[in-house]
Amino acid sequence: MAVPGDVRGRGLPGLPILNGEEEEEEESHEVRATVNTHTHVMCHGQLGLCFYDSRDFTLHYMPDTSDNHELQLLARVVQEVSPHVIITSAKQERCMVQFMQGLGEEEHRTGRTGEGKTRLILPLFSTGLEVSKQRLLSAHFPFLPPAVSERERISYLSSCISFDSPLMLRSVGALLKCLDRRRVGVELEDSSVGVPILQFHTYTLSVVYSVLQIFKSELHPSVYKLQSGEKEGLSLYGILNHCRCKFGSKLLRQWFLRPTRDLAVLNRRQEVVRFFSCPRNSDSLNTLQASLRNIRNIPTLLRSMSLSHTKVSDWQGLYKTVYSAVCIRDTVRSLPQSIQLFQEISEGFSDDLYYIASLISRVVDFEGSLAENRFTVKPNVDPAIDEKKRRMMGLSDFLTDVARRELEHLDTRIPSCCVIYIPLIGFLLSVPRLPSMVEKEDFEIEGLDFMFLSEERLHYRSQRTKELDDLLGDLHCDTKDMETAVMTQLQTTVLERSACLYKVLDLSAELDCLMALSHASQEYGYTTPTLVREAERVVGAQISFSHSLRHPLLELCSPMFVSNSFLSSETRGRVKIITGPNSSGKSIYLKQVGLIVFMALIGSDVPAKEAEIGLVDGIFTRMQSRESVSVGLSTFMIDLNQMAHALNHSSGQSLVLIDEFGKGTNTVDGLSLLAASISHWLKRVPAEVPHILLATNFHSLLQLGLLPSSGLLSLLTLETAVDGDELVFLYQLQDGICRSSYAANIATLAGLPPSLVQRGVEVHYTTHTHTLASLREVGVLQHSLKNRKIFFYI
Ligand SMILES: Nc1ncnc2c1ncn2[C@@H]1O[C@H](COP(=O)(O)OP(=O)(O)OP(=O)(O)O)[C@@H](O)[C@H]1O
Repeated sequence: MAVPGDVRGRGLPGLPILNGEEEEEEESHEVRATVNTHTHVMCHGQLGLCFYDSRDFTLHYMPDTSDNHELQLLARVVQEVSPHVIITSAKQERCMVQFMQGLGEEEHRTGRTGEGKTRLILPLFSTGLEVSKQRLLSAHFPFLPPAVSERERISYLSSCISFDSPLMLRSVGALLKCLDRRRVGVELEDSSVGVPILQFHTYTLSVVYSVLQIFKSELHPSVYKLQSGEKEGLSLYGILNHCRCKFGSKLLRQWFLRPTRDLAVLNRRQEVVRFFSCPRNSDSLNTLQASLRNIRNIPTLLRSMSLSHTKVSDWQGLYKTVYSAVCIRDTVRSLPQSIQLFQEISEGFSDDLYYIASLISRVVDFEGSLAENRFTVKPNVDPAIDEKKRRMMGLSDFLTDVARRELEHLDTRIPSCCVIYIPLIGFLLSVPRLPSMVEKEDFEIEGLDFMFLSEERLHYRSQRTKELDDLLGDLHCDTKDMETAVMTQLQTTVLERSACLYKVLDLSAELDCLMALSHASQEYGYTTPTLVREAERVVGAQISFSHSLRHPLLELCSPMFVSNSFLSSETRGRVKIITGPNSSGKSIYLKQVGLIVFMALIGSDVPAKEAEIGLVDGIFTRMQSRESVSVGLSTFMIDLNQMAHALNHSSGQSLVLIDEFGKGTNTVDGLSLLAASISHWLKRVPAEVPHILLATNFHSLLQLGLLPSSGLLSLLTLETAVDGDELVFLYQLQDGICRSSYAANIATLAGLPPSLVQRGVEVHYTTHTHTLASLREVGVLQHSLKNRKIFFYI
C-alpha cells in the first residue's frame, strides 16, 4: 500500500500532500466500485470500472478492453477488492441484475454481510463522457498547485489515467460524483474541501498491447459485412489461438487481457500445456480437439430453453454438446489424474451429462422434427402420443373409403371427391369446381355446408365429416400439444441439471485454451519457462533469463531469425542500454523480451531454448507514439506521458522497455531527459530498480559519460559488419557501445540519391562538431528529478 507523501512521482513533489489520514480507523475505510452502465455500452456487455480506496486515497481504474466476459472480471474485482459500497445503475441489463442478485445471495449464504461491512447498491447518476472528463479534471488533487491551468491539468492527468477508455472515464465520473455527495473522508471539513485523490493506480498489468503486437485488428476484406468487418491480423493472439470452439477463443482473449502473477494458476496451466506438448500425447490431443469442436454455446442454449420452446437445431446442438462432453470425460479419465484440470474434468463432467444425452436420444425424433420443422417425439415415449400417431397413419386409407361413400350421394355431375384433414378446421369434403359453377350461389350443394374455394376446389362440411370431427377430434393438434408437453418436461429436466453443463463450458474452455497453447508450443518449438517465485525476487535473485530467445512473430516471417539471450539480475545488470545502427534489430530485441515475459504470464510456453522468468508486476513500454485525438496531446507529449507512467509506477519487479525516448524534440533536450530518467532509476536501491531495456540512437549518452557509474548498468550493442560500402546486419547481441549509426549507409540502402547522402554526411560533420563543442562549453550536462518533475539545465 502506498503511503501518502511516499507517492512516487504521482504528485508534484514539494507540494502539499494530505497526510495523517493513514491512521484512520478500519471502520471508516471505504472502497467503492462503480460499474458504468450506460445503456448503449452495456448492451454490448461491456463495463467501465474503477474504485476508490479511502485508506490511501487511491483511485484504482481498469482501462477498457474489448473483452466481453466482463461479468467474470467484475466478479474477480468484487472478490479481490471486497468493496463496502457498490455503485451501479438502477436501470440495468438483465445479466447485470442477475449478477447483483447472485452477489447478494452469495454473501447472504456465506454470511459475509455480517462482517461489519455494508454493501449498498446505489443508483448510478447518469453521466456522459464529457461531463465525466470535466469532473475528473476538476476533482480535488492536493498535490497539484491551485493555480495550474486546465491544459496543465490535462497534461498531467493524462500521464496518470488513460483518457482513451471512455467507459472507464464514465465510471470515474460517476464515482467522483458519489464520493462528493457522501463526502467520504471529509465529513468534518467544510464544503469547499473536496474528497482528495492522492494517486491513481491501474488495476491490471500495464501492458501496451498494440505496441507488442499482442492483438492486432485488421479490416476484413468483406467489410461490407457490418460488425464482422474486423479480423485478427498478425499478432501473438492470432498465432497462439488454435482454439476449437468460440468460447475457448474468448477465454484465451481474456487470459491475454488479464495476465496473472498467481503462480498456482500459472502452474495449473503449464502442467496441461507441458502434457499436450509431448508428441506421444498427440492422439489424446486430437481426439479431445475433435470433441471440443461440437461444444456449443451452452448459456445461449439454456437461456433460450428457459425462455421459450427450444428449436430443433438447439436440441441437436445440445445433444452434440452433451454427447461430446461425455466423450471428453471418457478420454480425460484415461489421462494422468495427477494433473489438476484432468481430475476436475473427470469428476465435474458428472453422470448427469450421460443422463441428459440418453434422455435426449430416447425422446427426440430428430429426423421427424427436421421434416416437420417442430419438436416430435420418438415412439415408446408416451403411449397416448403413439396411439394418436397410429390413427393419423391409418387415416388416409380410412378417408379414401369415406370419400367413396360420400360420392355415391353427390350430384352425378361431380366426377370425384376426397376427404381432407386441415389442422384446427377438421375434416372437409373437397370437390373440383365445375365450369357451370361461376357465382357463389352456384357453389351451394344440397346437404352440404360450403366452407371455401381454394385452388379451383370447393370445400364443404357434410354430416359425415362432422361425425369424423367428433370421432377423431383434432388429431394433429392434439398430437402437437402432447409433444410440446413432452418437450417442456424435457426442458425442465435439462434445466434442473444445468449446473453440470456450466461446468462443461468452463472446463472445456480452459482445456481448449491450454490445448491451443500446447499446439502452438509444438508447432513453433517453444519451451516451458521456469517461473520464479516472488520471495526469490525480493532478495534479488536472477529475475529473468532466456537462452536463445526469438521474436514469436518475426521468426514466422523471417527466413532466418538470429536468436539472442537476455539476462537481467542484480549481478548481471538490471539496466541495459542497447545502441546500434538503425535497422540493426534493437526494437525487435526489446519487443521479444516483452512478449516472452508476457507469454509466461498467461501460462504459455515461450520461444526460447531455456527460460527462467520472474513474475513481473507490469510491463511498461515507451515505444512507437500514436497520436491521441481524444486527449489532444502532441506526439512528444504522449512519449513523455508513457515515460512518466513508467517512472512513476514501475517497481523493482517491473519490466520497462524504452525505445528511442527523447527523439521527438530538440536533440540536446531529448538526450538530457533520457539521461535524467535513467539516473533517476539508478539512484534507487538496487532491489527497487526495474528491469530496464533501453534502445537509443543517442550515442552521445554513452560517449559523453552522461550516466552515473553503476553495477546495475550494462551496455549492449547489435553486431554489424561493413563489407566494402555495404553494411551487413548480423543481429547478434554483444557487450559494448555502437560508435556510429551508419545512417548514410542505410540511407543509400533505402535508395536515397548518392549526392544527397554525400551532402548529408558533410552537414553531419559540421553540426556534430558544433553540438559537441556547445555541450563541452556548458560543462557536463546536468539533470535531476527535482521536486519529482524533470528539470534539465544545459
Ligand atoms: N534477430 C533478428 N533476426 C533476423 N532479422 C532481424 C532480427 N532483428 C531484426 N531483424 C530485422 O531487422 C529489421 C529492423 O529491426 P528493428 O526495427 O528492430 O531495428 P532498429 O535497430 O530498432 O532500427 P531503428 O533504430 O531504425 O528503429 C526488422 O524488421 C527485421 O526484419
